[in-house]
Order: sequence, then C-alpha cells, then structure tokens
Amino acid sequence: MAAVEQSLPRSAPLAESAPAPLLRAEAVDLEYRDGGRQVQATHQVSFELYPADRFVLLGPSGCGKSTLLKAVAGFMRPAAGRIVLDGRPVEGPGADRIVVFQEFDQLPPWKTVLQNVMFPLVASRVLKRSDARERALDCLDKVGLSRFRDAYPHQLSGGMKQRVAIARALAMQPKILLMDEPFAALDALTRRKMQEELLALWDEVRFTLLFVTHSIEEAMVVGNRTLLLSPHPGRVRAELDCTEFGLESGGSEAFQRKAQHIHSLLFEVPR
Ligand SMILES: Nc1ncnc2c1ncn2[C@@H]1O[C@H](COP(=O)(O)OP(=O)(O)OP(=O)(O)O)[C@@H](O)[C@H]1O
Repeated sequence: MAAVEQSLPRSAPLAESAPAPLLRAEAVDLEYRDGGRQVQATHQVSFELYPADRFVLLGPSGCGKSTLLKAVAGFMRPAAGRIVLDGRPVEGPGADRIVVFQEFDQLPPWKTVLQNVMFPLVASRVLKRSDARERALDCLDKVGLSRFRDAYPHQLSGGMKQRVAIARALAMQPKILLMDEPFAALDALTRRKMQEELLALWDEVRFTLLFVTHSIEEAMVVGNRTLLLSPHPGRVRAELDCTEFGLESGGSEAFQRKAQHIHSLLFEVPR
C-alpha cells in the first residue's frame, strides 16, 4: 500500500482528499409528452451530490423539482444530458435510491408498522426474514416508533406515518435517500419537529439526502447545499452553501438576510 502511495505523482494526495461525487446530473433536460403536447420540465440542469450531503432542490411551483427527483429515482429518462450514480448512468429504479413522498397513504394500510418497514427488505431479498425484522426494529427505534410496531397506519398521526416511511427507506440502506416535500402536508409544529428528527437521524446515520422543497426556510435548515431553480422550465439559478444554518438559527439576522437573498435570486427577474 505504502509503495503505491509513494509511486503516485505529487498531486495525487490532493486529488484523493476531494471525495468523488456519488451522483452527477449533467445538463439534464426533462420532458413530458402528453399526446401531441410536450412540456419541458427542466433545461440543462447540472449538480453533484457527495456522500453524506444534504442536498436540497429549491424553486417555485412547477420548476421541475419533483421531476428531477423522479429522474434520479430512475422513473423517467432525460431527453438530453445524463444522470450518473457511482460512475454508472441511471437507467431505471433501484434499491439504491428510495423515495419518501409527501402523501400519507404511501404505507399499505393492511400491514402493521413493523410489516411495512420489513416489506421491501424481504420482497427485494436484501435480507432473510429474521434479519429483516431485526433491522426494521432497529430503524423503528431510530425514529422513535418502537412502541407502535404492531399498530396499523390508520392508527397513526401524519407525522408518525412519515416516520414509518423514513424508517422503511433507511432500512434499505440506500445510497441516496430521496425526499419529495415529505413534511409539506404536516402542521407547522409537526413539520419543525420532523425537520429536527431528520437532522438528528442524519447526525447518527450520515445518509446521503436529496430533498425537494419550495420552502426557503426548510431548505436552509435541512440542507448543507441548496440548488436554486428558476421558474418553469427549471434551470440552475445558483448553488448556495447553507452549512452554517440549523434549526436554532431561524430568527437570527444572518438567517433572515440569507433567506431574503435566496428569495430575490428565485423571484427577481435578472436584468
Ligand atoms: N405527468 C405529467 N405530465 C405532463 N406534465 C407534467 C407532469 N408532471 C409534471 N408536469 C409538468 O412539468 C413541470 C414540472 O413539474 P414538477 O412537478 O416537477 O414541478 P415542481 O417544481 O415539483 O412543482 P411543485 O413544487 O408544485 O410540486 C410543470 O410544468 C408540470 O406541469
């Protein structure tokens, strides 16, 4: 090993210290074709996602955030450009990318909480049943739902259902956890609590997160990096570092200033 290191050119240690991107979107155009009608959702969108990033796609309604997430998940292919995960073009869905949606009905209602979390692990044969049960219980513990493992989805609040969806996604240990406005349908207090819990979970597990929101505040709190997209069709307006902000910084002057700056980048028409 040492011999290999010594034989490398002097510049190699520097190159090695910069992590390789886990995911690259390269000049991605996404389109829908509805009969004869064509809708362009994004235009030449590029970004890179690094391991343990909390990367946020932020932009006004209709700018193509969900469509980008769908493309990363492999549910649709770019009309131009490409999406590369771990060096390979994304060509379809896979267990290495799991999506948590906004809707509360993403859990089969006839399965208990534990069965819901175990189901993808068993169905995709990632683990045998006994190991799947163990991992599911561990993930339920992480989201604070151990006591509810035998409950059915209709017995849970909206926030609890989202916790189950997050536990189910994390149990699969995906390369990227994709979240499409996961807290948008929750009341303000629950939403804040869920953001807190997501960040605590990230602190513990250090998963890689691609998170869609149209809330500037949520983007600043949840993300370490945020990609701003212009109105329809979505193009990259800017990429911002939001590492310095957390849940506690909401009322600070620096937070308000940055939120205002993001607002003007998103909504002011460039002259
Ligand atoms: N299934 C579809 N068929 C045709 N057009 C679609 C379809 N889904 C989305 N679009 C269009 O693509 C564009 C981008 O939609 P998308 O849902 O990705 O935006 P968004 O930024 O996620 O919006 P929101 O914040 O409102 O969810 C919009 O113009 C939308 O009308």
